[in-house]
Amino acid sequence: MRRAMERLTRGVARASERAMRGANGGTREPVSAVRAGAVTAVVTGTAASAIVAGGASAVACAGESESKNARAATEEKSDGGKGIGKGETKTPTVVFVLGGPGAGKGTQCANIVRDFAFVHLSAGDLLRAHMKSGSPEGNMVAEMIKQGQIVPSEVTVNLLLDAMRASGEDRFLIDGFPRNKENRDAWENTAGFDCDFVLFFDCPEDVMTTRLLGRNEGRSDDNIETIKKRFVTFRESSLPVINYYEKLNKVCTVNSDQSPEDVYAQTKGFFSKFA
Ligand SMILES: Nc1ncnc2c1ncn2[C@@H]1O[C@H](COP(=O)(O)OP(=O)(O)OP(=O)(O)O)[C@@H](O)[C@H]1O
Ligand SMILES: Nc1ccn([C@H]2C[C@H](O)[C@@H](COP(=O)(O)O)O2)c(=O)n1
Repeated sequence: MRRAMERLTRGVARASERAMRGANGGTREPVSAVRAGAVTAVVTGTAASAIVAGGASAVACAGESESKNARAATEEKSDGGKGIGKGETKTPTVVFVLGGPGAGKGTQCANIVRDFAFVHLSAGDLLRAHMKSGSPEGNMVAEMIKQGQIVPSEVTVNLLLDAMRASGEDRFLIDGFPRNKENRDAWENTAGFDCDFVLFFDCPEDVMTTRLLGRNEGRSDDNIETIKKRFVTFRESSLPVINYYEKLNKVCTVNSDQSPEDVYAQTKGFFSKFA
């Protein structure tokens, strides 16, 4: 286990270095927007699942300790392989981690990495590293993040795939991606394989707002104006992606309006086959 952790740490360090040098930038967008055209309502006190796929029953595997999809993810790949590195033939295992801003994605990914052999790649972190490059593209990314918008997909997908290759590993938690249909299409077209499942942290907006305002990490988007925009972006652009995966029965939902420990107790059930 220690060796695995060392490998992961080395992989992530290489990935971060590469992102800092990287050529592309990305934007991100804000979280909760009601889907299907209702741009307005801020769903204070309402968990996103209530507006995903038209109702609360849309959850594919919440309540199960291990989903059909999580199980499938652990099985030997039988698709002939679509590796991400040169000469690689094994299709990596990818879990997309989604949820509104402040839902606790990063917090729970750290727990999963501690207990299971996954590399955590946060699209937002990669974009923030890229924005520090000071390049014109990095500056564009910085502005988009401040406005709560989603960065052009090519930028984000390239950063993610570069980081995956640089890690040398084959199991990834991809946090904060895909944020919209364009992200998803770009992933499919560029990576050529889909995620194994989507881990969705569902949390009411008022709870997420309180968390973001208390995060205190100096992020340019953790202010009330940008938070509101991020929620709109989430509702309008990201929830439809979750709906898409719901229809494929690939979404594992966790209620993240609980203590971090209770959230993780539910989360880790979806990873038991990776132990
Ligand atoms: N279950 C929880 N209960 C209370 N606070 C939490 C919980 N989970 C995370 N937090 C805190 O809320 C803040 C946001 O958490 P985190 O950064 O993990 O969210 P996120 O979904 O990754 O956010 P973003 O999408 O904006 O990057 C952090 O300060 C974190 O410590
Ligand atoms: N796929 C993505 C992910 C993130 N961004 C931008 C827009 C977000 O508001 C910002 C911060 O992301 P977070 O750390 O909250 O996940 O990064 C994007 O454009 N595309």
